[in-house]
Amino acid sequence: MEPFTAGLISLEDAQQKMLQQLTPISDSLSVSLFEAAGRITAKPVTSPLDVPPFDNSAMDGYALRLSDISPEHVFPVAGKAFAGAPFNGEWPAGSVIRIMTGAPIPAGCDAVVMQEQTEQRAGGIALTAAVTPGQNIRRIGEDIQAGKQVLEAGVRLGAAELPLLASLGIAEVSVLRKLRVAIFSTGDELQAVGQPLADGQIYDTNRFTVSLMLNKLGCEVIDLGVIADDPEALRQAFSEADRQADVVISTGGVSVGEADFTKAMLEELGVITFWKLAMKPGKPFAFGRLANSWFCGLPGNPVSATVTFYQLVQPLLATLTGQTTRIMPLRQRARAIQRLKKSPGRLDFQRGILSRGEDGVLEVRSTGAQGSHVFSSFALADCFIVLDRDRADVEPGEWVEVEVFNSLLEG
Ligand SMILES: Nc1nc2c(c(=O)[nH]1)N[C@H]1C(S)=C(S)[C@@H](COP(=O)(O)OP(=O)(O)OC[C@H]3O[C@@H](n4cnc5c(N)ncnc54)[C@H](O)[C@@H]3O)O[C@H]1N2
Ligand code: MOO
Ligand SMILES: [Mg+2]
Repeated sequence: MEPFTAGLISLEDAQQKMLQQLTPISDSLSVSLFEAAGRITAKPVTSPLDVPPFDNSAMDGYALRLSDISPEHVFPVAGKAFAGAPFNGEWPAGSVIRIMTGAPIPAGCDAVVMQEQTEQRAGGIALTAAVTPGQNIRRIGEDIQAGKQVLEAGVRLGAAELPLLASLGIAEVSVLRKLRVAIFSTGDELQAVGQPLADGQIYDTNRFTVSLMLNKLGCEVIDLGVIADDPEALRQAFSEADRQADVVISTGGVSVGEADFTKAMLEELGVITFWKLAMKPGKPFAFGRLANSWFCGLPGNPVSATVTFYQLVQPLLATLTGQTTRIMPLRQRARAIQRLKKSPGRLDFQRGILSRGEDGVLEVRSTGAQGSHVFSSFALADCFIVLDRDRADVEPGEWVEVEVFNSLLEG
């Protein structure tokens, strides 16, 4: 008898089939730097100026001319230069200018001596260390030259990029329009948080998870709520979502039960690219194209919906926005400190907790029960333990691959 995992496509193949169909959006708009956090650059950004914009001091000390140095010479202090208040006066031969960090270098200055390498004497200061030409001078354009490209197109603007643009005086930046993503949960059993549960009902976890992650990714979320397990209601939801969005994401009803209509709906209203992956959780994930939008059918089990969002929807959204700095999961090796149960057949994403062993190596343990309905396993975890499709149980002490959660799953 064939194992029931035969014929399932690998996550890698699924990602490839999905991503190769996509064309990044190109509509852009100009936004103020104060509203640009999380947005994606629509074109490369070049610097309008040199940084630093003028030669300036790296230290609090004294600006001097090398030709004035001689043994035991005492330098009178002829003036002061502050950041924001340059010295523009007359600078007599043999004297120094008191200078602060960031202050413009006075004309004619060859070096700055930090004040710890000087001594106060009657009538001025004396040097206590050798001086090299150019020391402690930060040169104009040393960091960035005017006209140089500082950011590529397709970069998400965050705490590393926005200050860079601010340092260049760039007040407006050209960014892509936000992706419009329509979402709905499917299931007759689903109740909204804040309402009491009737017999057989559970709370709708998935819409909460999906909208939270979409918001973090800077998408415009169109929330169509909970849709009943009813073909006509689903047909309407699919059409409404397709009219409004670039990407439609549903959860639930994508397996083979008698109230599972997602895959049939995708086939009726669009074209299916693939369905059913050799991954756990997340097997019945479906992907395809509706009339105007891409469609992702996430499995209903909350852990499965979250893992498929992370592994498939995240790269889809990054590709649609042409992101060059795609958040590819970073994998590393860790030592399992306990036995991990695993059946061959599907690539497994177990939830784990990382720590350092006494010998300094990275260790990982399981959060406990790993069922696709056990969401508490996410709240405890900080990584996925990624176990290859064909392998069986992990023995204590074995090395495994882990994927540290990125900011989508962490606070
Ligand atoms: N005969 C088979 N049965 C199932 C298979 C299979 O291969 N053969 N696959 C199983 C796997 S794996 C998964 S994953 C689930 C996927 O099910 P569906 O996508 O059809 O989702 P539902 O049946 O609607 O719900 C499954 C489960 O999750 C709960 N759920 C659904 N939506 C939500 C929500 N928004 N918030 C919280 N919980 C939700 C739902 O109540 C069910 O308990 O199928 C297996 N079955
Ligand atoms: O693939 Mo399902 O997500 O195992 O539970
Ligand atoms: Mg089902």
